[in-house]
Order: sequence, then C-alpha cells, then structure tokens
Amino acid sequence: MIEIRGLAKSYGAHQALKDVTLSIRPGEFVVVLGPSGAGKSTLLRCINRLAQPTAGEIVVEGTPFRSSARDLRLLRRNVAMIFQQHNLVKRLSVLKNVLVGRMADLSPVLSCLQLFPEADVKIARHCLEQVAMSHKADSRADALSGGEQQRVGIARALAQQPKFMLADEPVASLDPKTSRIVLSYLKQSCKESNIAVLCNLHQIDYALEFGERIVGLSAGEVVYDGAPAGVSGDVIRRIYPGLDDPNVLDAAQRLTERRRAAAEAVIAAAAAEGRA
Ligand SMILES: Nc1ncnc2c1ncn2[C@@H]1O[C@H](COP(=O)(O)OP(=O)(O)OP(=O)(O)O)[C@@H](O)[C@H]1O
Repeated sequence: MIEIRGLAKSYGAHQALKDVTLSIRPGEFVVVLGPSGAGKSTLLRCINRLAQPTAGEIVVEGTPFRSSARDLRLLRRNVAMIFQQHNLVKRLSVLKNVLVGRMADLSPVLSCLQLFPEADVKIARHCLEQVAMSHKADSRADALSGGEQQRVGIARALAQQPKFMLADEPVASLDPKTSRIVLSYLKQSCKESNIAVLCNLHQIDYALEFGERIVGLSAGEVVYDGAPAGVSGDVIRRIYPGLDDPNVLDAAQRLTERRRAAAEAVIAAAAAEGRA
C-alpha cells in the first residue's frame, strides 16, 4: 500500500500540486488523467523524490518517508519508474538493459564489470517473457522499434521487483496500435507480479480502457477519484475545464469498445511471434 497524504508542490509562486491525498492498493492499475500542466509528472516525481514536495507525506508499506539515505534507497528499490523515452542504453543488448533493473541488489564491483549472477539473469529472462520480448534478448537496444523499446523498459522496471510502478506518459510517442500493445503488457505483467501502477495518460480513451481506477487531476487538484464507469461528461469537463462538448465521453467509450477487440487480436499475434 502506498499512501499520499496532503501532498503539495510549488515552483516559486506557482502551485503545481494542491493537497493531493490518495491510497493505492497492491496490484491496482490506476490511471492519472489530466490535461497538459495539470501536475501529473510532478505527482510522480514527488512520489519517487525526483522532486521535493513542499508539504505532505508519502507512506510506503506503512513507513513514512523521512528523507534519510536509507529511506531513499528503500524507496528507489520499491518504486520503479517508466519514462516516455524509455531511456535504454542503446549499445547494450536487450538482456543487459533489463539486467540494469537488478543493479540495486548487486555489489558495485560486479555491477561495474557487468557480471550478473545466474539468478539475476533468470529473473531478467522471465521479465522479458512477461512482455513477449525473449526472442530479442541478444539484439542491441537501438535495433528495436519504439514500442519494443518501451516493452524492454517495462521488463527492466519489472526486474527491479518493485512494489509500485510509476509510468509517466509511457505511450506518448507511440502510434495507437503500439500504444495499446504496450499498455496491455504493462497492465498484464504488473497484475501477474501484484505490482501497483500509477500511470499518467492524457488520452481519455486509453484511460477508460486500461484504468481500473481513474484519478482526474486538474490544475494540481484531484477532481475525480473512482471507477472508469463513473467518468461522466461532467467529470470530463471538471478534468478538462473549457472542454464543453458533451459528446466527447460517448465517443471515447465507443472507441474503447472497438479498440479493445482489436487490441486483443494484436496482442495474441505479438505473443505468438514472441514464442516462435
Ligand atoms: N521544474 C519546474 N520548474 C517550474 N515549474 C515547473 C517545473 N516542473 C513543472 N512545472 C510547472 O508545474 C505545472 C505542472 O507541470 P507537470 O509537468 O507536472 O504537468 P503535467 O500534467 O505532467 O503536464 P504534461 O502532460 O504536459 O507533461 C506546470 O504549470 C509546469 O509548468
């Protein structure tokens, strides 16, 4: 369980986050939905301490974060991060990139020499299987497509064996078909490993399709926290002030139904290719 209590963050006079309170249960797939500038990235960055909150508390597994080096180490071990630009080491193989996720548990010497124990290699290979990328284990990371690189990014985060995964716009630079494949693997693999996910998205249809719970953020404030089924036109207008087309949500829901069927077919094909 991760609990965020009264979290606030200001940049000078600008309040990017205002009194955000959320509890995320193990294995839950939560989508943070909001327009550009709503504070989605700031929220994730405050949780993993890439940014220092101005106020509030974050409690991981019952232990409040206290800013000590030990707490920071524990936080980094328990909380993995997936970025929009996946940040793989281009010249390394896919497998070695995933093994980077094991480095926190490795002695500095072995880590420098890139000598990984067999048990870590086994974990990394399993994580590649979870995102159907085993067949590319020996390829260089820069020989992969954008969607494949993001699947390797997910495998690297899984290899860390975290309790929580923070994903900041993980599909922002991918086409719709690839976005769906990546989000499906993210959700499915985290479910298998009982990892809670907080995933920032700005696309309404993906949020409704993949989120088990939607947190709507607008101007730094939580304006909705609940099931996708409760996201009415009113809720959308609260999250996206100024957007007053009542048909937006209906359109998003229709798209969702159509695309879910298409996504299942594409994922089955990708998984079959992974096994081949
Ligand atoms: N390092 C910073 N210094 C000053 N202002 C910042 C900084 N980081 C973010 N902000 C401001 O805080 C607000 C929230 O930014 P944030 O990046 O969290 O929004 P977001 O919802 O993730 O947006 P996007 O979807 O465009 O990434 C914005 O107004 C942004 O300009």
